[in-house]
Amino acid sequence: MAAPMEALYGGNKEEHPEPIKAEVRGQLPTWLQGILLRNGPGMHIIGDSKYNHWFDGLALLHSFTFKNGEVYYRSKYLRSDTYNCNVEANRIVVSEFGTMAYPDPCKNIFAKAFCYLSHTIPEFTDNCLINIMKAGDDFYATSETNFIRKINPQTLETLDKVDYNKYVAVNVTTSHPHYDSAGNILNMGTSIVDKGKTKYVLFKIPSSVPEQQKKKSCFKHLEVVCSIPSRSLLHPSYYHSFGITENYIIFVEQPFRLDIVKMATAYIRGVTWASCLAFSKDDKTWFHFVDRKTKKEVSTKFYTDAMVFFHHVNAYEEDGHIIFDIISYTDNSLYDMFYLKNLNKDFEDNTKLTSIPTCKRFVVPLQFDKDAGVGSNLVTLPSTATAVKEKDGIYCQPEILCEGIELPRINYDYNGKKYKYVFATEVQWSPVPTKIVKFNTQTKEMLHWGGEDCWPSEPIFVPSPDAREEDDGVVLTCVVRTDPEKAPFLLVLDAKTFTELGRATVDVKMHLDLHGMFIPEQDLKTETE
Ligand SMILES: CC1=C(/C=C/C(C)=C/C=C/C(C)=C/C=O)C(C)(C)CCC1
Ligand SMILES: [Fe+2]
Repeated sequence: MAAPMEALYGGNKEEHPEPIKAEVRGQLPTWLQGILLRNGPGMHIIGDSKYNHWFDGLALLHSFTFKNGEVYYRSKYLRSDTYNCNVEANRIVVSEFGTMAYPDPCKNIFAKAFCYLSHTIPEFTDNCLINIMKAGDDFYATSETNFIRKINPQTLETLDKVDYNKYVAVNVTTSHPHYDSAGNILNMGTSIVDKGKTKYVLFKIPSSVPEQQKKKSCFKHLEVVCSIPSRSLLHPSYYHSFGITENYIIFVEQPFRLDIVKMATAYIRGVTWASCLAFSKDDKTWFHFVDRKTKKEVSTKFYTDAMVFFHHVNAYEEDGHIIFDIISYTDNSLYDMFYLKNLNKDFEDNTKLTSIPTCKRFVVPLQFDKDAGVGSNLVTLPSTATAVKEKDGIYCQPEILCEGIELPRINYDYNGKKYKYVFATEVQWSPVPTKIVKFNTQTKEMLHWGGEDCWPSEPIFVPSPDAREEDDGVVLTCVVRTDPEKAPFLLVLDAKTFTELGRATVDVKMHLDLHGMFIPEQDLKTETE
């Protein structure tokens, strides 16, 4: 187990911008035409300098293009300002999540202040390494700062740099936006100490703009849906995703928070952004529900115990309740686990998670008997989840759906609706996925796929064109190998049976990535446009 971890997490990966034809084995469905586009960190060493954390690595985009039964692989580093400055200086000159850097050579771009508290904070990075977002006909690489980068999904070229802050006052955002049925984006960001207030801002980016304004970007038409005041001016919650149902937006304010005073002084103290995050295990976690039509927050106070979570799985409404599923932890050990010094040869000892990822279902009654007595459980659905009336609000406790899964995906046609299936990676006491799973939230059945020396990525569900059931389609995952004799491959599973339909093998050193999306052929602009 020693060397393999370094092969997975350490070491710079080479880019392959020219398409490489993969060797296809098995039978890929003929309807599977388009591009699987994924993002993740690929370079952790620049000159003599090294990043401290896996999430700091320079964004390496990669894609599998499915065309008439053939599969082509490409990869290319995002040419962010961060990438260009670092490469030019031949050292790390831009700060990332777990690495603070001092940027003399790139003063022009990265010396701007972001916050009223201090003028010593360098501008945030545009190393968008986490996810891919679709905005209208365009695609963007995203992270959690105010910057996103437009990319060409076919060539993986880097295009415009978009600063959310020009359109909405947010300093950090999520890399997990939602899309409504018309393709409009819903996302959230935090506005830190702006006009004396810190708030969570929900905003909408339209998928299309009026014909006469076609030249203007959809960001110019960004609309603030509503904002939720932070419980604390200087300690807003950190969040990695949020949930939606047909009528509500779900925001969970967890006691895993950013410390703004620490952030404002981080640069002069020489500490990292990561050190400005803290978990208060004795505090509560607050739920916020915003009515998507009236844009008003439900006034009842709902809360649960302290927790740390990153990913919402899905959410829906049933009989006056909001039901939402998340993957949560009892502490913040997950982010600590990804320090590269822990992902080395002593990996087995250093990376035991002290809290196992747990898929929890909260069942929150929105309509309930207002005269119910203190202590009574207001949940009227068949679930072990409870919502107990207390003097100061409603205290919710979840039903445990399962343990040991992360990077959850669903059939997005069921987003916000009652659903059955979660596709995810399986992680036990270490953060490295060894299997992918299909989990039935109703029967609790779990199907697995795994193989020797196979390290699969987040599984993505692609519905078949004639899909009638939730799991009619395929599941795609990139499988990285540590054995240099074995080549990585793109795996295609039948989503119903979770068995292999085929695989496309490419002889490259593939990086472990984070998130991505499948772009059906019809969503790609034709070359002539
Ligand atoms: C640079 C930077 C940030 C970066 C956060 C990152 C890069 C988070 C990655 C999270 C992942 C990959 C989670 C997976 O579950 C913050 C803290 C938002 C704020 C300060 C500046
Ligand atoms: Fe994520």
